[in-house]
Amino acid sequence: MLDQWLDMTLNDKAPPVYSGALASASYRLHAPGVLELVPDTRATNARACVFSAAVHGNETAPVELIGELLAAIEAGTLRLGAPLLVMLGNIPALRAGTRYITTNLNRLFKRGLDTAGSEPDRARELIARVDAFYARHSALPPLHYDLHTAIRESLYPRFAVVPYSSTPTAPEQWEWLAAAGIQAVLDQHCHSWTLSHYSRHYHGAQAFTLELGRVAPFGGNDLAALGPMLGLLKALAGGAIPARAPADTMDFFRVEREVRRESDEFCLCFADDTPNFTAFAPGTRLARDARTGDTVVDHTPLHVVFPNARVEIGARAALLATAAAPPNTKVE
Ligand SMILES: O=C(O)CCC(=O)N[C@@H](CCC(=O)O)C(=O)O
Ligand SMILES: [Zn+2]
Repeated sequence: MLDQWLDMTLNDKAPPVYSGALASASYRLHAPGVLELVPDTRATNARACVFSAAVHGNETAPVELIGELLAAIEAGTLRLGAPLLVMLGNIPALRAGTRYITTNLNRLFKRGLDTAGSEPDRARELIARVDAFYARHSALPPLHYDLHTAIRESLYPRFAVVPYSSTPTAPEQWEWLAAAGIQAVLDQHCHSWTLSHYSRHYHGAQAFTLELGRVAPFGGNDLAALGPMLGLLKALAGGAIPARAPADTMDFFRVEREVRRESDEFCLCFADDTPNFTAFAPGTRLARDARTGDTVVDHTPLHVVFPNARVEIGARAALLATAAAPPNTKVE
């Protein structure tokens, strides 16, 4: 199943219907790169789990990780205990090994999106599949981990981005993520219309973007470092209670501002290889834009995350965050 699914997905050979049975589950391909697995027997603690990867086509470690998860289910070494929707987001970009083809898919997940184009079409497709999946399993708590890797090095190689939403994070998530090797948490301050934001905003899912290291080609990823994360994915797919670790093993940050590129004449005022979460002192100029002027650190040191001067005009070029206190992590 797995080899076929990846081959069909990467080589655009999806048949009209692709479904079947495994040792502990049945599976069905709903669309290219969108595979649902339903357990023969649902575990007591099951959640409706969405695991997505390749929303950016050059981020291959999460694809390899999900491949290992599916291989364990197919081999029968992992019994599926929860309904699972696995999605490979941007298949043309995955084939090309690029972040996206014409526009960043991970800013398009907003209901009512009416932009034309292949990536907006894919966003509408994935939105419909997520909606249908959570509707089919509406009796279960929704969960969505959207797996990414970062363009540059990070002072924290593995970190979670918490989408801005009225849905609070359940305290147990912090302990699961800490045990899964997540080192930092970045709390978003505004709607980002990312895929994880979609599931949290519209479905109240426990949803995060999980950054799992640095962008690398297939075969160039350090999957050993992602062993604990694979353990979390397997536990959730099995409907088991994941391992826990103290949440305060992670550092917490809150986004205060974002820098947007508003003109052709835009630059960041620090080296391209500056790692994510690098702190800059008050008074430091971080960016220059011909239309909006300078971005300068005001009274509190700011940590820069996802700096990228080569984004589309009007797009986010960096997040500026402050260190934050850990949230209430007492698990009732
Ligand atoms: O390394 C970078 O500059 C971007 C890595 C990446 O794709 N990150 C996600 C974060 C999504 C979020 O803010 O939740 C993205 O930029 O889409
Ligand atoms: Zn990404």
